[in-house]
Amino acid sequence: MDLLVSSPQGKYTFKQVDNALLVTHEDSPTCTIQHHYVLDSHYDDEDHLMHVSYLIDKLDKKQGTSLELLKVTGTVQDEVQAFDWAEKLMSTVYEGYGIQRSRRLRVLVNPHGGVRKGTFIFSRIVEPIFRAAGCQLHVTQTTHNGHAHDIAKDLATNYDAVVTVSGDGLIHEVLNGFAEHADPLKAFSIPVAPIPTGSGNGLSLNLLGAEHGFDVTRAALNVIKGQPMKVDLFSFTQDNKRSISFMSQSLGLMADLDIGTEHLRWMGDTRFMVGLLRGIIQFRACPVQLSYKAAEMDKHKMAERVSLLRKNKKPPPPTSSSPATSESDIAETLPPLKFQPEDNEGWTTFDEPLLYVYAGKGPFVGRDYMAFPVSLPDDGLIDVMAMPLSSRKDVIAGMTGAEKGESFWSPKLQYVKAHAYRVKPLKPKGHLAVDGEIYPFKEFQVEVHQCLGTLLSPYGHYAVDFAPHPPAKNKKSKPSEGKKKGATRSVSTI
Ligand SMILES: Nc1ncnc2c1ncn2[C@@H]1O[C@H](COP(=O)(O)OP(=O)(O)OP(=O)(O)O)[C@@H](O)[C@H]1O
Repeated sequence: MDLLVSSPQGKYTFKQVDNALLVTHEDSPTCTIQHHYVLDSHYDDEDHLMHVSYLIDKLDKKQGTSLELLKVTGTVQDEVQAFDWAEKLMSTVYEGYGIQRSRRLRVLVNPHGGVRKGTFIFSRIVEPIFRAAGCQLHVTQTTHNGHAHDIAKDLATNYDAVVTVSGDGLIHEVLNGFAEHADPLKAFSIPVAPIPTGSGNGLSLNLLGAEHGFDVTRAALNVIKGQPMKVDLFSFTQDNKRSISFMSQSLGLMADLDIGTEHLRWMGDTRFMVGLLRGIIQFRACPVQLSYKAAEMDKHKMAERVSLLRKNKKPPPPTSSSPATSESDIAETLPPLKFQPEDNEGWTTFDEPLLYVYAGKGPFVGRDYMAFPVSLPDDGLIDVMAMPLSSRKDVIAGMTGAEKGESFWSPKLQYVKAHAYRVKPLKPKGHLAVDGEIYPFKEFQVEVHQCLGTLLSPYGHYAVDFAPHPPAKNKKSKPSEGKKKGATRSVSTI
């Protein structure tokens, strides 16, 4: 059934076909809009006009966006037919894919994040897309550090998503607010979705991929059409205080390049590259002892498993994105900690002097660095890497191909999938960053809570492309062989 709309811009014919909406303007060739990109169609009884909104591919290099919002508004001949036509399209593009329309969004905009364009980007690019899709918005500009935490702590649980217009710092705050919520499990079931306006935007890169990870139009579409995806979260315990971490903990060079470059925010994510170069020049030891409860230490097995899973992984079955909100639900508490600081059975201690320790979840930690290419969202494990203090040449060689995850294969790099790990500083001074935020350089322990968190994802898995074999240059030195040799030299089991 075709629908003819007469708008001030000319006549449009809309046709619904199997997986798309065909749009023909009287002066232009037919354009195919896949269902995923259709945001809204409705006939408005009050203005007696038909409204159709969708996103089309259009590169805007200045804004770094690849989609443009198009809205067609005009008159139709048969109002009843238009109403039915619009409803059919909406139920196909939303309910047909298990997606709730008109999502209720709690939006937190950090005007201070990244190069401080969050407010502008939200009002000019993102908000019009949300409004076109009929989303219900409750927007707050964060005014200070901790503001997002306080909002999340007392959040009503009937939102379909919390949207952070920011970098990873605000997401860290939201998840820690959820941990202090009166009903933490219900709070953690509200999906979090980032609009990337920070400097690093690691989570957005992992959800949308390297090409689109900094594209706020793709991120806005994910908020509207993404499916809830369960992810593991970490408990980070220090001084008997427990915090939530969702992305990474870094020490030594990897923390210096984040914390030590705060004053270079104006550079965007280039600041991390400057930090890396400075760290390699300084080449300072990271004075810590690292211990972990390993689940897998063979890099080849990790890579094979992740490649198999990513090949076979289908998008999640359609589920409602609405969290359960029954009044009679009993508030449940956070999962208890499984590992105590004094637990030693089955733990391994890494004895060699280190340049850095980097642990986390989600392949990308920055646009140019896929640090954890074999990370899976819900395997119940944390990927931990330790770089021994070898030579600058080794470290530089190990960083080649970092944007494609090739540094994973560096024979010097120790890479472990662990249930938990702990770090003890051997000297009083050093840097520790948790999800990019500064934490005291003191002893801590991290363990994993499988599937505690919820995100929105277009794919139902991380959007990464990682070859499951070492690049040709590394093939000669099989990491598993290197690891065995290194194991007798540098690792002792308690
Ligand atoms: N109005 C504000 N003024 C100052 N700081 C703020 C304000 N609102 C939030 N913040 C703080 O800004 C910090 C950084 O936020 P955010 O993660 O958005 O940006 P970023 O650090 O540039 O990004 P990334 O973490 O991806 O590098 C957070 O710790 C947050 O608490």
